[in-house]
Amino acid sequence: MSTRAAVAGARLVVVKVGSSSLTTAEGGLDPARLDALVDAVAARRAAGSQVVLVSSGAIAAGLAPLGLARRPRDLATQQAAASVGQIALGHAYVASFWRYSLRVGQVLLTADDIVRRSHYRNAQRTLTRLLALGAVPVVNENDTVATEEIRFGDNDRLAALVAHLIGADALVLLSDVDALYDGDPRLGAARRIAEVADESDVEGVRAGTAGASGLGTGGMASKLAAARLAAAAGVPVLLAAASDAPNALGQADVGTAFAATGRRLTSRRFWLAYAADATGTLTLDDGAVAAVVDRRRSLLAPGITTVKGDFQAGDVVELATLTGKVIARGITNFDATELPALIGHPTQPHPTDRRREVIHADDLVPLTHTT
Ligand SMILES: Nc1ncnc2c1ncn2[C@@H]1O[C@H](COP(=O)(O)OP(=O)(O)O)[C@@H](O)[C@H]1O
Ligand SMILES: N[C@@H](CCC(=O)OP(=O)(O)O)C(=O)O
Repeated sequence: MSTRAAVAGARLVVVKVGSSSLTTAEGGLDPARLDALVDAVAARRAAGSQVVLVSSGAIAAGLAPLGLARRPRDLATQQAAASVGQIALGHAYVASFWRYSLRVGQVLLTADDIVRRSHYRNAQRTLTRLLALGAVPVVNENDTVATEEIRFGDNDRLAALVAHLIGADALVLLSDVDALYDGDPRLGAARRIAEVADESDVEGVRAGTAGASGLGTGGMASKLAAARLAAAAGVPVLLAAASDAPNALGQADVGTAFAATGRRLTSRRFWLAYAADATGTLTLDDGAVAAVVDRRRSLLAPGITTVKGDFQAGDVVELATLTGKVIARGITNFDATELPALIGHPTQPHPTDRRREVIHADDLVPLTHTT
């Protein structure tokens, strides 16, 4: 099945829309564009799919009501704008979906809700139940409490994480640009990339980190990263213009389609690979890298050359090659303070602990296919 057919036929779709597609240049909500998006989502629902909407726009929607001329730089004013804007956004969605007798459920997530496994499962349960009850979940980052250190930063990544979290069959990223180009189309002639089958199709693509509107955050770079993440985890992605939402959510040949490049991971392994916060890094020698990545073995202490970070048994750590490339993540069975005495050369006499797995194969996810 083609990627476009997979997206068009997806039973459960996550649709992400950016700030610039919902707001006016003056910094308020644009009801006409919001209604047009809701029309397209409702049509997809009517065609038999379930939809989770990941909507940006809280900060942008709060600017005009607070008399702010542009997106503030400081966190406290961004949080205040989001606080005012999120209510306006939620209210607008409730009214707009009501035209189709559809109920809306607001879900505001912090990075912590994804990083901690218990919170992750909780978010999973709530979203699944909302869908079972026939509501349209509208997800955003909980900007009023997110601080610079812990925030997702951009909703593209949040959407990719949510897509896997709820077991979506497709992710649709709607933006103010109609596709991925080989360079920023604002800067001159650029070629549309219609299909991304693998990394070779995006080699040499220059993806900017800031959008034209000054309202969004990540630019095309964050969309590309999110599309790669979702595709690597088995979720096909379509990137298209929000103004073309009916076609993007329908059958038309628009935008850029990213084929799933990896297999769908179990929820636990996905969390371990992409969502959990790593608190340390173990550097491995070449033999250990081959063992854990190619032969999918457990990691033993003799293959570790250095230990960085302050972690406890049960924490998530990154595994890196001697050149510093992160090639896997896993849950360690040892505290950081225990390891230095155990790591090192395999020919030395072993205390029992040296043969105990530092990370069991079941708790270890190689990342080579995503880089
Ligand atoms: N290679 C590229 N292909 C397409 N658009 C690009 C590229 N590089 C940079 N861009 C810019 O990225 C912008 C989209 O990012 P952004 O405004 O942050 O979106 P959103 O608000 O929808 O999240 C477009 O307006 C486009 O000008
Ligand atoms: N959570 C923020 C969204 C961050 C953001 O700007 O995202 P995007 O417009 O998708 O680049 C908000 O609602 O304003």
